[in-house]
Amino acid sequence: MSPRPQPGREYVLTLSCPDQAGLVHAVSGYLVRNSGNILESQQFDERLQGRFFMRVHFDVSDPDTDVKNLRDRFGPVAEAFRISWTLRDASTPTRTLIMVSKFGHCLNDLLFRWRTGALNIEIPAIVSNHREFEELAGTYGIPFHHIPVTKDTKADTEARLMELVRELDIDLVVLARYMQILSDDLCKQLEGLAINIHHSFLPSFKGARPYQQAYERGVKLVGATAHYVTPDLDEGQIIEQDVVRVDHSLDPDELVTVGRDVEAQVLAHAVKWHSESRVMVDGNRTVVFR
Ligand SMILES: Nc1nc2c(c(=O)[nH]1)N[C@@H](CN(C=O)c1ccc(C(=O)N[C@@H](CCC(=O)O)C(=O)O)cc1)CN2
Repeated sequence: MSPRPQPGREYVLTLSCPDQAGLVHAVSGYLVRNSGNILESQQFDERLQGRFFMRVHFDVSDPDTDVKNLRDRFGPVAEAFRISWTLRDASTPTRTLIMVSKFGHCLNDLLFRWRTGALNIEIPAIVSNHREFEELAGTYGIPFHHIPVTKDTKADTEARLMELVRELDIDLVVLARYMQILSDDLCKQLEGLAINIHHSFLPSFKGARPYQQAYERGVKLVGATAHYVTPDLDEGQIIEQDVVRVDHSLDPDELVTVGRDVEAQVLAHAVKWHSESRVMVDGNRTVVFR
């Protein structure tokens, strides 16, 4: 596990723009002018659309350099090359609200990874439409918000969720087996900021009860997919996937059990990479600088 970045000294710049000569030169020149030293740099040239993607993790030696003047000074470079970009302090934890329903294996896994320092996140709240994991939240000292959902109360539920997102300055919402479909409006408000773990290897077996679907199809692999949440159910940009081998001897309940570990690991990878600004959305796809 790489050492935790130093506050106010390490930054991550992500960018995408029309591909053109001179981009790397422009970025490296900007870094040199700002006492920047590259710690990690990755880039991808998406040739079909002619788009360039880059992620640079760097430190600065000038004590007077901070995120504000770094951002101010990148503005002219961005304008010259029509760059969409983000620049953040690499040490700042991602404020993450986790949502769960009745299956808690992914929540439990994220909490342990957070507590052991494997994820650079903070968890100001856990939200659930059930109370199964209120005690678990309490063991970690994390506020638990029970927000029941019915067809008649869905709008109020989502309004309460957005209140929490704003009040707690949430950067990322994680649906850790939260089994309610979010409205189009809520998806638009959380565009690129909500990650769901779907318990199948998408695009196979979208929607509810994917393990039942897998059993009926007689598959020899089951899997999990972490993706951004969009209005189209389980159609969001895929961030990470993995599979595990199964066979004819497993019934649907046993497939559910076998799938838990791969779901938890796939979601943890997606949360880690998103929190480290390693995931960039490219239309219906993602570029992941792992
Ligand atoms: N707008 C979106 N909402 C959600 C997404 C998404 O991609 N877009 N992912 C789901 C998670 N999910 C599968 O991974 C899923 C959740 C819920 C359902 C479903 O049919 N839910 C029923 C109620 C079920 C219940 O009460 O137990 C419903 O909402 O009517 C299917 C798939 C999370 N949300």
